Amino acid sequence: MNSFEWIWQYSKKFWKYGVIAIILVIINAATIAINPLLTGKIVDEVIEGGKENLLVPLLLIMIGVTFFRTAVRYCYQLLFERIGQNTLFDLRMDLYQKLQELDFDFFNHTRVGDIMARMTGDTDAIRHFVSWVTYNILEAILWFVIAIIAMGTINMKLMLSLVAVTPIIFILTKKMANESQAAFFEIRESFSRLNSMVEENIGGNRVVKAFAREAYEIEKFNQHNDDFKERNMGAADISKKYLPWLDGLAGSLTLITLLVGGLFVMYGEMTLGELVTFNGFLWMLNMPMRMSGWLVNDVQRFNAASIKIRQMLTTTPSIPVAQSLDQLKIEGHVTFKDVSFHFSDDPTTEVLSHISFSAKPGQTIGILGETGSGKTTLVNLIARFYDASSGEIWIDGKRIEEYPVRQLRENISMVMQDVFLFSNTIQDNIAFGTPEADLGYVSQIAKIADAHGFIASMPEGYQTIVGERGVGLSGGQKQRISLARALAKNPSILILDDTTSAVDMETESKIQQELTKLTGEKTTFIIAHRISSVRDADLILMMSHGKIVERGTHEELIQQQGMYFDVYKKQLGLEEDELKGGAKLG
Ligand SMILES: Nc1ncnc2c1ncn2[C@@H]1O[C@H](COP(=O)(O)OP(=O)(O)OP(=O)(O)O)[C@@H](O)[C@H]1O
Repeated sequence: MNSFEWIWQYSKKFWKYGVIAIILVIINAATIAINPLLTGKIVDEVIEGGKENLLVPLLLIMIGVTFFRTAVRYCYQLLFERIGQNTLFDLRMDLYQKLQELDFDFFNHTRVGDIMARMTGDTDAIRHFVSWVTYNILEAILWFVIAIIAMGTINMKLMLSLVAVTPIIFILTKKMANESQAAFFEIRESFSRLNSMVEENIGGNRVVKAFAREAYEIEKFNQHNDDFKERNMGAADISKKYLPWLDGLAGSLTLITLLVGGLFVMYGEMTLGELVTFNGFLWMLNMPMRMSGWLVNDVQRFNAASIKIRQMLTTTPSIPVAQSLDQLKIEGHVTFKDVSFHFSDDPTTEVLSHISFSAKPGQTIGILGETGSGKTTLVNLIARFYDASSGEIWIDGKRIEEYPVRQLRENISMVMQDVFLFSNTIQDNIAFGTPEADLGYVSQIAKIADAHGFIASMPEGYQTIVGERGVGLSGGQKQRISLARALAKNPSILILDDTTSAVDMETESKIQQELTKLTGEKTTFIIAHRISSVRDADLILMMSHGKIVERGTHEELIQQQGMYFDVYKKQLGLEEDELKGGAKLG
């Protein structure tokens, strides 16, 4: 499918507006011939024929025709704009829906700036094409055809001498289109890089300031800015090469008309009035020739934008998000059977290696291990953010792949390591997964997450609007709101990824006490670096380099005197001999 067929799929819904608009374009084009004809009549009959009484009526008709044509043009411009805006509306909707469908894999490999470029600049190029370029092409073709017919009727030989230059124009526009195609792709890519750079700079503005790297960032921006300018200049150079020729050829028509037409008048081949009328049609031939270069550029810009948008729309997520309206309640049995995992872009590095364990509803599984050992990746597999490369994951006696992804995730709540809050009220942030929750429920949950105290002390309480990503809150406050958000959903499987790392030990212990009241029937996974966060877990998995190297309860692991015991020792700040008989102390 080419770009035109593709956009037609979106615009054809509005075909009724399209038909009216095209009829209006035709009416407008058809009436275009009236004024030049009347001008010729004025010359022949009023000036040369002496019928002065005809002058005023003819001028009035010409003014009336001008008004009429302006009104008609205004109407079809509005209609084309409406088609363009409606097309854009549907397209943006499809893009946004696609964004919701795409998985971690896509976002790992696509820059935010690139996505933003598609959602804004590219969609606008599409709107410009539908709303403006289409009717300009239509007008150009109609004017050209009408001009040829009208001029041919007045004097065939003179018309043919003008039309002789059109094959050259056709060849030039075709060459220009071919050359500019690549240039517009490059502009589009450069714009995307510029966008990504700015987006990253804004997102990381605090880091830039903290490291006083403003000058470096400006330099980096300059390079991207310069690249974008150069690529635009490249496209402009192509235009500069062809547009003067196209303009020159269009201008040559006037010369040919005056020269050949003048001779024809002198030799009685045509009247002066006919020559004036003929000359009046000349701009209708000129204009499409002059416009052709610009229209070619617009079409190429549209083509580049449409290819980028279609690439995104046709991306299929590796984990399909099948829609299912059925409610599903998972109990929370989780079993990993010899699961290994590697990221798609690095098949040689096993991030998880032969993981096997089982968890029952009501149990808490603690996951500990050095940084980068695969803890987050392991829990990401439970929510099916990625699929295991080998082995099987079973939930409630069914393979995880058998559940529709959204249904599965409705039963899982995750507090992610990198807390993200929406720029919305605290109440709405907590109730993100449960929009029906009222303030009473939200505050009850916030109490469990030890967030109620600081929220209530804010002047606007639960109605306080937090900034983008939770700006205005401390790290620990954000973590507690994010914990409340996860708890509000009342999931069967609760995953806490380093959830209390930014709160003090006392707050952590308070949260843990409250949590035990709530997690009765849930399967809870707690990823932590502190022993205190997992010591009461039913099963603790100690991870290293993607493998489970130790497993058991706190007491069992202390007895083993292995890696877990070492961490315990360090965190307690005790000497080894003091810890002899660690199980007793544990
Ligand atoms: N999107 C990704 N693409 C490629 N490799 C990744 C990706 N995300 C993580 N990794 C790698 O996978 C390994 C495990 O990462 P993971 O986030 O699971 O570790 P972790 O144990 O949770 O670490 P931490 O305690 O620091 O949060 C790391 O070596 C990391 O570099």
